Amino acid sequence: MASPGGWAVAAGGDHHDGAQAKTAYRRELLARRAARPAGDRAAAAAAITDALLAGLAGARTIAAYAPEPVEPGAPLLPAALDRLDARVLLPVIPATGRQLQWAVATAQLVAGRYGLLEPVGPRFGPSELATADVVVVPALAVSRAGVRLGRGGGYYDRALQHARPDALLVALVFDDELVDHLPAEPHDQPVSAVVTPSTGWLRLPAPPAHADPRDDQPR
Ligand SMILES: Nc1nc2c(c(=O)[nH]1)N(C=O)[C@@H](CNc1ccc(C(=O)N[C@@H](CCC(=O)O)C(=O)O)cc1)CN2
Ligand SMILES: Nc1ncnc2c1ncn2[C@@H]1O[C@H](COP(=O)(O)OP(=O)(O)OP(=O)(O)O)[C@@H](O)[C@H]1O
Repeated sequence: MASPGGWAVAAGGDHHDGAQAKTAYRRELLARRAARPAGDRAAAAAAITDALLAGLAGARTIAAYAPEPVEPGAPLLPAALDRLDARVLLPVIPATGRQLQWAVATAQLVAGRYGLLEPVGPRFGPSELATADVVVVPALAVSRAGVRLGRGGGYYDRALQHARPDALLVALVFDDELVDHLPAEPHDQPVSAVVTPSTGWLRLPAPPAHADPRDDQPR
């Protein structure tokens, strides 16, 4: 397997050479996202939101995020989640510190820190994430073992410590962002599933085992 960030690939899994390899690979992935043609993004958004929603029927509380224009699922994801009969939480970046707060999704979203869109209603603390059956997690890439590479703020690694052990953690990525290996650090919180435009849902063998609310539903 090619080594996308240029690090040495250990046989059979993710490796623990940490922060430096992550930084280089993030830059590469962000550049690739920026260069993706608008038509590809739109097609991917339709495929990802269709697949995601089909697997979310029955979830009562879903924590998600408002994707930026270059992120997979943009710009359809917030409106698609709004069509579900579920309570949808979106992250709010605090003025200080790296603990995400949460607010119920509203039709109107306003630009918060880093220009990311946030709901306008009351804010809840980090532990509100424990009300979520499903957490849709942003990722720049995900490995087949469930290791997730984020934007590097450490926001989601901290936030996911508040998720219920049985919550389904699902990342949305473009097809070429589901990779065989990613640099991992001990604090990284694995995801239990990934949705890509071409394959739809893929369960990943992420420890600890997360229950899947779709297990009793036809796929
Ligand atoms: N749409 C969306 N919302 C999201 C995330 C995401 O990935 N996508 N996040 C996923 O975690 C959180 C925000 N994470 C972020 C991580 C790094 C930077 C960032 O641009 N950092 C700058 C400057 C750092 C600083 O000023 O301290 C940088 O790295 O250059 C922004 C947001 C919460 N909301
Ligand atoms: N649970 C944690 N407690 C304290 N520090 C943490 C925790 N998780 C991550 N960090 C720190 O946050 C920084 C960014 O971590 P990392 O590179 O894993 O972020 P990421 O997963 O890519 O970002 P994000 O979660 O915002 O998408 C690192 O310096 C890391 O040491």
